[in-house]
Formats: sequence, C-alpha cells, structure tokens
Amino acid sequence: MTTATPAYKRILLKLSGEALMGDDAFGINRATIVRMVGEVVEITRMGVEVAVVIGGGNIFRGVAGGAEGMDRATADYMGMLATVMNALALADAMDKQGLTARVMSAISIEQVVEPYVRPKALQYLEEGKVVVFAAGTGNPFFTTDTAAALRGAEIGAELVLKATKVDGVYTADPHKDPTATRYATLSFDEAMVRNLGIMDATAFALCRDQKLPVKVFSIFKPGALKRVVMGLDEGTLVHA
Ligand SMILES: Nc1ncnc2c1ncn2[C@@H]1O[C@H](COP(=O)(O)OP(=O)(O)O)[C@@H](O)[C@H]1O
Ligand SMILES: O=c1ccn([C@@H]2O[C@H](COP(=O)(O)OP(=O)(O)O)[C@@H](O)[C@H]2O)c(=O)[nH]1
Repeated sequence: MTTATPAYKRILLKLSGEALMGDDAFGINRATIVRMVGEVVEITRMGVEVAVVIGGGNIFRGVAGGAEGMDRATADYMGMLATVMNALALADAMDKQGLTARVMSAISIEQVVEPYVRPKALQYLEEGKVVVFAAGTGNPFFTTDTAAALRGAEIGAELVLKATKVDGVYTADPHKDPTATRYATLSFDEAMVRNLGIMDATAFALCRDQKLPVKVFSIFKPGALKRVVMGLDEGTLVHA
C-alpha cells in the first residue's frame, strides 16, 4: 500500500481559542482538545513539522474588555495571558497522546513556559517536536491571526492553516448572510479590498508580503486538517 505524501513539510496551525470550547459557552472543553490533538498526531506521523498559534477568545478578548471601558492595552495583555492558559492545556493534551510539545511564550513568564527564542523553536521543529506559540505577538493591538502570520514567516512555514468555526472564506459572514457563497481560492488583495472579516488586514498583509498562503477551514469537520495537509480541496486558499 503506498503511503500518501503530505503536500507540506512544515506548517503553522492557527487554532482559534473559541474552537477549544466545543459546545461549552466558554473555557476549555477537554474532549474537543483531545479530538483536535488526535488529528495533529496523525499529521505529525506523516513527518509534517507542526507549529501552533493558539488563540484566547474562549477566555478573554481585549476588544471586549476595551469596549467595557477598560484600558485596551491592559485588556489585550489579559487576552494574551488567556492564550497561555490555552497553550498549557493544549500541550498537556499533546503530551498525553505521545506528542512532545514545547510552549514558547512571546511574553516572559519563565516560571510557567519558556520564552520564544527563534533558533530554539527551529531546533524543536527539526527534532519533530510540536511548538505551541503562546501570547500572540506579545504586543497589544494585535491578534493571534497576526501572530500566526508572523510566526509562520519566522519559522519558514509553507502554509498557515486557520482552523476556525467556518469552512472557508465567504462573500460575507455566513453566520449572518445565508446567501453568502464560499470561495475556493482568492488573493489577499481581494480579501482585503472586499473587507472579508475572516482574518484581520494586518495578518493578510503580512502573509501577502511574505508570500505565505493561508488555508481557512473548519476545525469542526473531522479529517479536514489531514485533507488540507494532503493538499486536497478543503476550505479556502488565500494566496499572494
Ligand atoms: N467573509 C467571511 N467568511 C467567513 N467567515 C467570516 C467572514 N466574515 C466574518 N466571518 C466570521 O469570522 C469568524 C472567524 O473569525 P474569528 O472569529 O476571528 O476566527 P478565530 O476565532 O478562529 O480567530 C467566522 O466564525 C465568521 O462568523
Ligand atoms: O498579538 C496579540 C495576540 C492576541 N492579543 C490579545 O489576545 C486576545 C486573544 O487572541 P485572539 O482574539 O486572536 O484569539 P482567537 O480569536 O483565536 O480566539 C486578543 O483578542 C487580544 O486581546 C494581543 O493583544 N496581541
């Protein structure tokens, strides 16, 4: 039996914080994380090097805090710390399924996780370890989508995989406009000009300038992650 060959050697997987909730209203749903990690195990077994940027929206988003009158930068730091909590839960679930995960934080909290040091991250990936980037870019006023573009470019990922609550980029938010239709592919410029709100413009612009394609797909669709890694038609490809 011929074993199928992955289309990519090194990927950056952006996991929405909200995706960790499963059907819960907030927080971390263990069964959801266990299922997601099982899919990551499958692609690492094919020899794919995996780095993850984890979101924090299941716990806290700065924009919500800011909207309630908090200082936005303070609220954003809370959001970044939320991503560290998700990263610890994800790494724990990975260790339990035989993966060696290393959490690297953009914010220095060395008693909890090691700081992000690029050469060390590259070494871990070369060793077949899964690197989980926490605390986004480490700066307020950004998102983990931008962190995914940044870390993807820094590690030389061939593709950013945005695993989210929808199965691709649509002509409008499909949760609000039932007539919206899904793109199979589109350019970063098109996505920005049409103000398609799936990723922020900063993330799109960085990926465009670094010629780093993005595949948007549903984290809830079993097997979708493997199909993306195998280069099969899944979700929406956004390209330079
Ligand atoms: N043009 C669009 N195509 C697809 N989703 C869109 C679009 N515009 C807005 N969205 C919304 O963006 C959401 C995903 O963005 P976001 O919540 O920031 O992702 P994540 O939580 O994974 O970072 C989708 O759940 C969808 O409701
Ligand atoms: O570089 C970053 C990344 C994240 N955040 C904050 O952390 C929160 C959680 O990240 P995000 O909303 O991107 O998570 P996701 O949408 O993937 O759940 C954001 O809302 C911001 O408040 C930030 O300030 N800088």
